[in-house]
Amino acid sequence: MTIQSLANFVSNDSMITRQLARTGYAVVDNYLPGGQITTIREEMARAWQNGSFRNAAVGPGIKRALQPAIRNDRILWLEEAACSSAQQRYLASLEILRKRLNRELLLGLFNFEGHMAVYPPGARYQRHIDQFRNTRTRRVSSVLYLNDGWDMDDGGALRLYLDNDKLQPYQDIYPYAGRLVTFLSDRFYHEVLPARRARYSIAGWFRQRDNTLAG
Ligand SMILES: O=C(O)CCC(=O)C(=O)O
Ligand SMILES: [Fe+2]
Repeated sequence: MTIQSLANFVSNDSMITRQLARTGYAVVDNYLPGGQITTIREEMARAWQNGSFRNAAVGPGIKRALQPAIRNDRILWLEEAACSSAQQRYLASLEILRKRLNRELLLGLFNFEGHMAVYPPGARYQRHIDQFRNTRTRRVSSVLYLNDGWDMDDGGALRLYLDNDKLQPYQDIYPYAGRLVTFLSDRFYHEVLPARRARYSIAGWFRQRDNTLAG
């Protein structure tokens, strides 16, 4: 890591922390160096061609089901042992962020789960909230985008609804390469609008310990 990328990295994390504290969500660009983004995207494209991606399901536990009308992206879960070095470096960056969020915002984040996602042209994920109602372990959602040369005309924005379940106001966040979005998982309804190009991302969740079992 160069001094410059280290400096970027530190200031990105402090920006994320401040924005999360102030508004509950944060958008930062250049979260990772361009080369690392390109490497991960190429790895995803190869995994896609190998048929490693699966249809994404909706809901927790035994209620989990394929509901292509709600979401029709295709995903591949990140398993630390199977990750490339570029992917592991991303997970290492998130680990530093996780510790900072715990230290400064006392969020009690315990671990991270995430998957790569490809939204083929026309695919979408309808309005939803990431924290499941019965297991409240997902605390902070994150999405890293990997799309070079994305244009607003390509569509595919993440539409974040800013006032609970109201349809206004909202903010449209475009999936530009290197952009990282984070938001409190229990606060923000959001959806992924259809795009006219394939849309690459890594979505993940910082989790707190599951205390629902304690009754
Ligand atoms: O890709 C995005 O912008 C958001 C994805 C999402 O909402 C999810 O996977 O839960
Ligand atoms: Fe989501």
